[in-house]
Amino acid sequence: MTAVVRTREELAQARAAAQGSVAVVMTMGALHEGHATLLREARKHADVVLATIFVNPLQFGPNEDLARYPRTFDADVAVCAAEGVDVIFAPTPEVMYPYGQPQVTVHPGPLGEVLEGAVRPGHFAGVLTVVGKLLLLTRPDLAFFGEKDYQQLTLIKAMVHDLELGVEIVGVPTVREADGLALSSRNRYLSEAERRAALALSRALRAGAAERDPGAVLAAARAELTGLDVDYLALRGADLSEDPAGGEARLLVAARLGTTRLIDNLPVHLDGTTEKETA
Ligand SMILES: Nc1ncnc2c1ncn2[C@@H]1O[C@H](COP(=O)(O)OP(=O)(O)OP(=O)(O)O)[C@@H](O)[C@H]1O
Ligand SMILES: CC(C)(CO)[C@@H](O)C(=O)[O-]
Ligand code: BAL
Repeated sequence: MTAVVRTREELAQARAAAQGSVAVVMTMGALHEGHATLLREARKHADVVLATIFVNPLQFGPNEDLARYPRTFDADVAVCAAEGVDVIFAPTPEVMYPYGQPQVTVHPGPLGEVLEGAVRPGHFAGVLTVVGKLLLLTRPDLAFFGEKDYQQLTLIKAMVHDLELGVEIVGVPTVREADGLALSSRNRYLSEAERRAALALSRALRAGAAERDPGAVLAAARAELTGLDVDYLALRGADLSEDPAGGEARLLVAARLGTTRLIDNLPVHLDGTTEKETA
């Protein structure tokens, strides 16, 4: 039986009743198989699974898609129920931000200013602030996040480490459609032609990941992106450090298909070194 709670008081009651280990999966709703996979992982690793559904205004820029972001609450509850979620916390913006725009937010540091952060100024302060608040409100032992938002996952790990928040952050590999497209709530914005064009992102990452030398990785990936409106294609360390040493690195891409912006990334195994970033 999945309970839906909307206020801090209801959440506090549900949290107090939780026995054993607690895992949280934070989402903005419009749930798909990527979210279901996170919920399934959480279910495997904890006695009590809590999901949060909240479209966080603080992480959207003034010209972004906050108003049109898909809201499919009843279907989301059904997904959570099917995955054995115990409690859904679905607050309103007024519950999360009772005093309006918060005066104090979490500063993501230099990693918050590059890649996604360069294109979406203030985005990661908004993400870390709401994730920090939700961690404090839910007090989980474990929290699950997708590798699809790799920079977000890396920054959340850094926040938990630097602020000693005492929760284990677990990354879950990206779930894809059979043709390679990373599942994303924003995929539903795509026209048929845009969806076909969007396949270039995962194709580029696979082409890059087949190489071992940084220059070759980027060249192979870039060749697949011809004609696309690319925000960035970047090769970084697995921790998103600027200098990928030999060994595991990350290849990340973001591009626009019409009015929709998609991101994706894959691990890459390098023989060599040197950071690369191209627009
Ligand atoms: N394809 C996926 N595979 C694994 N995890 C995913 C996938 N898509 C989203 N997630 C994870 O689900 C959590 C909630 O993400 P969110 O609700 O923003 O969904 P989303 O599909 O990423 O939406 P958006 O289109 O807004 O980026 C995040 O930890 C995110 O990384
Ligand atoms: C982590 C998160 C739920 C915070 O709003 C959001 O950024 C997301 O859905 O990835
Ligand atoms: N999936 C990360 C949330 C966002 O794009 O705002």
